[in-house]
This record gives sequence, C-alpha cells and structure tokens, in this order.
Amino acid sequence: MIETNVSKQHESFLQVLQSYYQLTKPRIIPLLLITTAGSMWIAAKGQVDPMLLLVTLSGGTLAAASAQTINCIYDRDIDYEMERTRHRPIPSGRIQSRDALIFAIALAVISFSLLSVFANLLAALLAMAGIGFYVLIYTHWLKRHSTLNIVIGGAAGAIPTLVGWAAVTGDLSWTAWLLFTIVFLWTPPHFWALALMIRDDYAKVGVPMLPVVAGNSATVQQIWWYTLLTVAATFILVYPLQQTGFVYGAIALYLGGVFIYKAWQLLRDPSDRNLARGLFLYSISYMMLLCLGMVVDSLPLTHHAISFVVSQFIWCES
Ligand code: HEM
Ligand SMILES: CC(C)=CCC/C(C)=C/CC/C(C)=C/COP(=O)(O)OP(=O)(O)O
Repeated sequence: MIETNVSKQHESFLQVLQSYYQLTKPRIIPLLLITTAGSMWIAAKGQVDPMLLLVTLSGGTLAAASAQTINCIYDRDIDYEMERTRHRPIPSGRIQSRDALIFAIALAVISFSLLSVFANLLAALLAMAGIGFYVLIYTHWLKRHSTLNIVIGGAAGAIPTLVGWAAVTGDLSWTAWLLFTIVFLWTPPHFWALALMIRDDYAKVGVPMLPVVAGNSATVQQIWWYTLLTVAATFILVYPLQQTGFVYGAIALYLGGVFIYKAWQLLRDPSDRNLARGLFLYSISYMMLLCLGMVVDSLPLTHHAISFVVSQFIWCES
C-alpha cells in the first residue's frame, strides 16, 4: 500500500515536471541554439571556448524557455480554442498561470545571471531584449492585430544570433547584424508555409495570419520573395564580408537552390498542402545545415584541409 502511494507520488511528480517542460515549447529551442552556435563560431574564427559555449547555450535556452512560457500564459485563451494547442499545460488545466509566471521569471533571472556573470552584460541584455520583444511586440501587440505579426515579430527569433556574437566579442559587428538578418528573412517562409496548412485554426480564433487575411496566392508570393532575399543574404557572408569561405559558400549554394526550388513549386500551386508542408520542414533543415556549414567552414581543420588540397593541385600542375 505504502509502496503504491510512493510510486503514485513519483508518477505525478514526473507529470508535473513534464508539464513545465512542455510549457517551454522545447522542440523549437534546439534550432535557436544552432543559430547561436553558428554565430559564435564565425565570431571566434573557429575556436570557441567550450565553457563560453556551454554558458551561452544554457543562458539562451533559459531565456527562450522563459519567453515561450510567458507566451503560453498570454495566449491561453486562443490556445484553448485551437485543436493544435488545446493540450498545452495551461489551457488543459495542468498548470496555473500564476505558477507558470513564477517559473518564467525564475528562468529569466537565472538566464540573466548566468550570461552576465560568465559571458558578458551585452549578451545578457540581448537575451532579455529577446524575451521582451517576443512577449510585448510579437505576442501582445502584433500577433492578434496585424498581418505583419510574423515579419516584425520574427526579429525576436533572430536575436539569439546577436546573443552568440556578443558572448564571444562583447560587441555587435556588421556580420552579427547580417546573421540576424538571415534568420529574420527566413522566418516568414518558415512560418507562412506552416500557416498555409493550419490557417483554419488561426481563422477560428481571429488571429490575422497572412493566409487567413490575404489568401494562399498572396502568401506564397510573399514566401517566394522572402526566400529569394534569405538565400541572397546568405552569400553576403562570403562576399563582400569575407567572413566565410568556399565550404560555406558551396553549402549555402546547394541548400539555397533547394529552398528556392521548393518555394517556386509552391508558387505554382499555392493550394497544395503537401508542398507547403515540404517547404516548412525543409526550412528547418535549411537553417540547421546552413549554421552547421558556418561552423565547419570556420574550423582550422577545414582551412588546413583546403590548403592541402590546393597545394597538391598546384604541385600537380607544375
Ligand atoms: C515569430 C517567429 C516564428 C513563429 C511565429 C513560428 C511559429 C512556429 C509554429 C507555430 C510552429 C509549430 C509548432 C507546434 O506545432 O507547436 C513552429 C515550429 C518550429 N519552429 Fe518556428 N516560428 C518562428 C520562428 C522560429 C525561429 C526563429 C526558429 C529557430 C531558429 C524556429 C524553429 C522552429 C522549429 C525547429 C519548429 C519545429 C518544431 C517541431 O519539431 O515540432 N521558429 N514554428
Ligand atoms: C533571445 C530570445 C529569448 C529569443 C526568443 C525567441 C523565441 C522564443 C522565438 C520563438 C518564435 C516562435 C517559435 C514563435 C511561435 O509562435 P506562436 O507563439 O505564435 O506559436 P503558436 O501558434 O504555436 O502559439
């Protein structure tokens, strides 16, 4: 009997932990961290201090988790109405808003302390700005009131690139702002491709996402232009900024080509949900592999390998 009670308590404790975990929308965080890491590697020219990496990614995780938790509190009414979000911890009644708020504040305080003590103040302030922007500008101001919600609100999701850069260098250069711009421009194709599939959900709760207000054709046209701009922006790292080399350039070219092809297919058939789904899924792989490309390109080993291949080539020629 005692044993059964203990195991029941254990089970319910795990369920509570799991609910808090779900509150942070954890599936999105790894990609935010990958963009932070890509930025750190370029900033550190391939030689990132492992402790700084650990601190920055931990601080970034806590900040993003805090932002998502506050978003879950604010949006609990519409989340309850939408099938996709109905089972989140607050609308389903597993966590009270007050407890979620305490949790979010604790996460933000730990994030700020960690980043300001072990990275630097600029990185810590940028992470807090990310929370502020996502909660106030996107969630409160734009999400329910403007079709530009994703375009302007997307800036929040691009801030982790600035956090990563600032953690390494203590300031923000043109390259940092370019990395921010790449994620900023990528966000509309990423989200609108998904929104084409779930527009009925957003329409039901009156959230003016572009496909709901302007329709599929206008949305895919916007997706097309933002995809072209995103891919074009990725090459500025190679030229004129010269922050990345041949390896990144080749990866960006291949990935960008596929991204443009998928956006073009959707442009030709705006109501095909499979194409929209394919573009949404690809947008995630695209950003992940592009940032990995930045990391690989910046590694000293890659530079040695390229120098070796080039020297062999010159040797053979002569
Ligand atoms: C304002 C900007 C953004 C909006 C509105 C948005 C919206 C969404 C939504 C609604 C989903 C589906 C999640 C679900 O079904 O619960 C999603 C998935 C995802 N988003 Fe975004 N997103 C944005 C920016 C970003 C950024 C900046 C990143 C990372 C760099 C990102 C990474 C992801 C990933 C990895 C998934 C897939 C999660 C899974 O596996 O289910 N998103 N996004
Ligand atoms: C540095 C820092 C802390 C940055 C914060 C970045 C951040 C949390 C970006 C998340 C973007 C995102 C996935 C929005 C989901 O939209 P939604 O909430 O409207 O989606 P929903 O319809 O699923 O609720």
